[in-house]
Amino acid sequence: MTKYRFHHDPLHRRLLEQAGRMNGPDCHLERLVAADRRLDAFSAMGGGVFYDFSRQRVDESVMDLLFELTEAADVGRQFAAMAAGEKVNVTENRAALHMAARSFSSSPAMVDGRDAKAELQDVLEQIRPFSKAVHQGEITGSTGQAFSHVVVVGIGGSYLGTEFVACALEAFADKNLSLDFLANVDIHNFSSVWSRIVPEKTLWVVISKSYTTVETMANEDLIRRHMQAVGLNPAWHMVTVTSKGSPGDQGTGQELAAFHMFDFIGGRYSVTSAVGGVPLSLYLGYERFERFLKGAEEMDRHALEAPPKDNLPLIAALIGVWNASFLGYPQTAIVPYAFPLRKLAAHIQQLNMESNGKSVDAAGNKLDEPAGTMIFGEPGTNAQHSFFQLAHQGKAFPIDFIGVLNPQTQLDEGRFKGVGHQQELWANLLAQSTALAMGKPSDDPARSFSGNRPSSTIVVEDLEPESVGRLLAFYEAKTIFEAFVWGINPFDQFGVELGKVTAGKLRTEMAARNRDEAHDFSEVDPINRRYLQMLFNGRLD
Ligand SMILES: O=P(O)(O)OC[C@H]1O[C@H](O)[C@H](O)[C@@H](O)[C@@H]1O
Repeated sequence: MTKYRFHHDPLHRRLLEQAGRMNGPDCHLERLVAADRRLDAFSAMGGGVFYDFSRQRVDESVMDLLFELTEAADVGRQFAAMAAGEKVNVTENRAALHMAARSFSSSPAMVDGRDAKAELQDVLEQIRPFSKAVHQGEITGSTGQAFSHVVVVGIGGSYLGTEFVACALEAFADKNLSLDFLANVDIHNFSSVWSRIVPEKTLWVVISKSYTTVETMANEDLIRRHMQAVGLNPAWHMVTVTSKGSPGDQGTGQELAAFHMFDFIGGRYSVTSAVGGVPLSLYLGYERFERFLKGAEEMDRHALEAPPKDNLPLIAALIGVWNASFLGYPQTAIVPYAFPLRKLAAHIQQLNMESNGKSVDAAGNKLDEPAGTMIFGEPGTNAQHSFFQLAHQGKAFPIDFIGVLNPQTQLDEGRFKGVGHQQELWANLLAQSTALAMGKPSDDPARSFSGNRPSSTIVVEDLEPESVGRLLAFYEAKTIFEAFVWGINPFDQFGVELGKVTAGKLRTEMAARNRDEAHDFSEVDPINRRYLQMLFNGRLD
């Protein structure tokens, strides 16, 4: 491990000085974007994606220092070490080999004397025939009827990535299978799903790396009860995806099939493993899932091989760190001008915030200021009619705009005001990034726009499975590069534990009351005692 410490590196101070300079009127974005060849100098193409950071509040001097920072932090070597199977997740002594899940090269990825790639490949070889057999009606539920509904039962990293990809590629779902998600322990989630499915024709895909996550285990239990209550054998309607050695490993004999995930892939990086592989192959067909993997592999290769100044996810990460730690923007929005990408922000929210929301570096030193960025987002143009007032005139935040050149659908777009829908969408995308950067003065303060509000524009040619894979891998690599610049470990998530332990104590109290009506919560702190009383009484008073 290097001795690098983000806040203590001399480059940190120099970058803070640059941030002070960039806050001056000479460096307003209106001026920066007027420079000759601004777009050429502040954009890059690679891995099948175009990345434009010409409307970010950077100039050559800032970028030069940021690239120097990547050298000080040894970012390239760390990324290569990760790809080679080194245990970069130092707090848990684990490798981070999500890229091996979509690597089609013949080279092995060794970890603890095992070839991770071969193990991942074996699982793909299992998914391919399984999904085909379901499509062909060879594998059926307990009454012999073909499956028509698939429900993913999982939460966090065992859910969000799959939901993002399934939405993005919904237009390709031609296997006569609907896809639903049961993530929340909230009974409304179950009742909503249960009301949409036909139990005899439903396949539940229970996904949990640990196979201990309470929400998922509680939902699995509920599914078994409800299936039995309608006279069905749940074992014929369930498959599992879990890690080797988990309590659900090898199944319990209570499911149709069991697929493995591995401790060398973190949950939020797992959509290209069996976590996404099983449900997406059922929903879209294995071949499309593989095309999605190939797109991700293309971006991985770019992230690994492109020199820093051409490396899209690395540049995006530097911009992310610059905005968060030097210009002081605590949040960023992801606004895809593409309805199919409507769940991208929700996925990247977990991917990035769970990875980089840290207060100590990888060596355990406390950071002078916590790392990470708050992420939110909605598709455009919808976002324009919700939070863009604040984007233009309230507290500023950087935005990732995402544009798609060719829509998935060939439907007649008509002509409204002389343009088709796709052109109208693009007019808005370009208008927003322009208006945010340029602003507009007015004598009326209420109608004045200060401008100087930064954004990037990310463009893909289409929304074929490969492009969705490229986008996913772009954000994964960006997240990891950011972490390496901050010097933190993006692969652990101890921050989610305290809430779980606290919930466990309250659960114990509730269970005690369920057993004994006289249990009075006297051991619980007064605030929570009051809430528990309200809950058990079902009344506010
Ligand atoms: O896949 P599981 O073990 O059920 O975990 C599901 C999720 O819950 C955890 O609390 C973590 O916050 C997530 O990173 C994880 O993806």
